[in-house]
Amino acid sequence: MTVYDEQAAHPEATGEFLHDLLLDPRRHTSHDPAVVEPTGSGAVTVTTYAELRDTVDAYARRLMSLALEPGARVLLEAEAGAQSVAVLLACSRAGLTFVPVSPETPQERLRGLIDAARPALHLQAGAGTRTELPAGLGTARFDNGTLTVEQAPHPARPRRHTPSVTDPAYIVFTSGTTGRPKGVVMSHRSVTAFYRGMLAHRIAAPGDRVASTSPLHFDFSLLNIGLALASGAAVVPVPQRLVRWPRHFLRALADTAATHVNGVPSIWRQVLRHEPARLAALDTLRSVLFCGEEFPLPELRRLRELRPGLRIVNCYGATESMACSFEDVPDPIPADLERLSIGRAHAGAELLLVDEEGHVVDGPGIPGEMYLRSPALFTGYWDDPEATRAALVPDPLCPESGQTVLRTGDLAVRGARGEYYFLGRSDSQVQINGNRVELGEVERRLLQYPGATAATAVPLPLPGGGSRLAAFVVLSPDATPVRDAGGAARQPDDISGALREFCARALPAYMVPVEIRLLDALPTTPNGKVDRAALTAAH
Ligand SMILES: Nc1ncnc2c1ncn2[C@@H]1O[C@H](COS(=O)(=O)NC(=O)C[C@H](N)c2ccccc2)[C@@H](O)[C@H]1O
Repeated sequence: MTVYDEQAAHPEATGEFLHDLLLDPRRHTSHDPAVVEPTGSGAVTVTTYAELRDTVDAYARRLMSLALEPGARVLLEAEAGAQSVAVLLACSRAGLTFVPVSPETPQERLRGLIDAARPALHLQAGAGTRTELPAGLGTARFDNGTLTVEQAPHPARPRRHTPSVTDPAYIVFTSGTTGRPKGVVMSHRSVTAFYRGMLAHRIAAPGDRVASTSPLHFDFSLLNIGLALASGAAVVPVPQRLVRWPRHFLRALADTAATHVNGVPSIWRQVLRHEPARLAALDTLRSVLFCGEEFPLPELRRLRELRPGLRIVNCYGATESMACSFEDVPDPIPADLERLSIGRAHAGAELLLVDEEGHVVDGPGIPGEMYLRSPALFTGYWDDPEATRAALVPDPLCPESGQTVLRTGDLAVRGARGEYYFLGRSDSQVQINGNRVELGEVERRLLQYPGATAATAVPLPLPGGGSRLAAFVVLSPDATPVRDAGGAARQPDDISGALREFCARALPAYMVPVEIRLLDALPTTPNGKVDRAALTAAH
């Protein structure tokens, strides 16, 4: 009797690696565009799937020639583009773990990441400007399928020989609340499980062009690359220098005929404020997906008003599982809608609510902390077992099983149909004069003020201890100037007073910000989220 040869019969029997899924020939047509890059001056650079595969092969062969052991880290310092997408897929093919970092990373922070991740190799584009890398670290540059080694990496005595889908595909370092950056380790198995859960929502299809507006070191860009390539569509990486300027951003979307634009809510703020007409004229745009933080409802309504029929997907989740849920924003957005739903976990995963005593909450209307059961959970925080234990906790439904679930740190409540509503981070509940304040509730009230388009509330320390509440509000430029009884236009500090009165009519006194500043824009973090720390510090 011949022995069943698993490997011959099912070559993917070793499991599915990141590159297997994203370059699966059954999912795309070879001469279709895989990556479409805007140059900013009207021209675009198209890389077909066949060209992408060839480039991946070339980089993978070169990486394998370096004889690094499976699981060795490669620091990939690059903007998202056809070449960096090919490099990260080549790392997957070569059994290496890529660690995406931004070219804008300050030197000291980069040194910290290098000390933490102990990479075998630092890779940057041919035109990369990084210098002063530590001695002993292998360095190379990539360009057009060619990898040029400058400093050869130490040949390691391999301790592992067989790449496994449980190996880390990538490590994304996020700003840790404790100040020490946390390395989120994602295995091939988890990433591909997540992508499969996401694909069930049919967000993109062959022929689509998915614009990605996040930097490569933010896993939103990895979501977009996977969404586009596993759907047989093209990914349109928009460089940060174009995203930041509304006119250039819209020009890039028009030049590349983008059908989908994925990004954090803040990418739309200046577009809605300064270039509404050009946005309305962007007739290839059919779908927007956002994540990372709540999208202020006045801006979301404005976006839909300018692009009637636009599909808008609210994607919720944390880097520790790449994401978690995909929920279409209703069309039209009901006038009395208070908050968007984040839906329920993607196919194959499940959200649980746990109360402060650690009991699983059953039934709608009872707030709790979201715990995520999912095949897409991260392996752990790099070199930080304590933080890992705090995030990957025993399954509250069956602690005996040894299964762990992700404790998200996010509060939510379930609706009548089993859909979830995000209530804020559990650490964004602050005490003001001894009273618990959910910052999101103050922000939602401020956004109901006529003309308010964005609002952030932050606790500020009081000299004698404790906190006071401050808020920062962006008003639309055409907001009807608030007039006093005599009809005279009110001055900014009057508007702040009017905003405080407006809050006092609906919120208990301790939830009314003692100071309200009007801003033209809100500061953002490198990932594009509102930078609360900057607002607190600037006060
Ligand atoms: N749609 C939301 N509404 C409201 N609050 C949210 C939302 N998406 C996250 N968040 C918040 O952001 C936190 C996660 O922050 S994070 O770890 O930096 N990751 C991200 O922000 C992006 C995340 N990896 C991701 C990547 C790609 C698609 C979706 C999500 C969540 O715990 C939530 O507090």
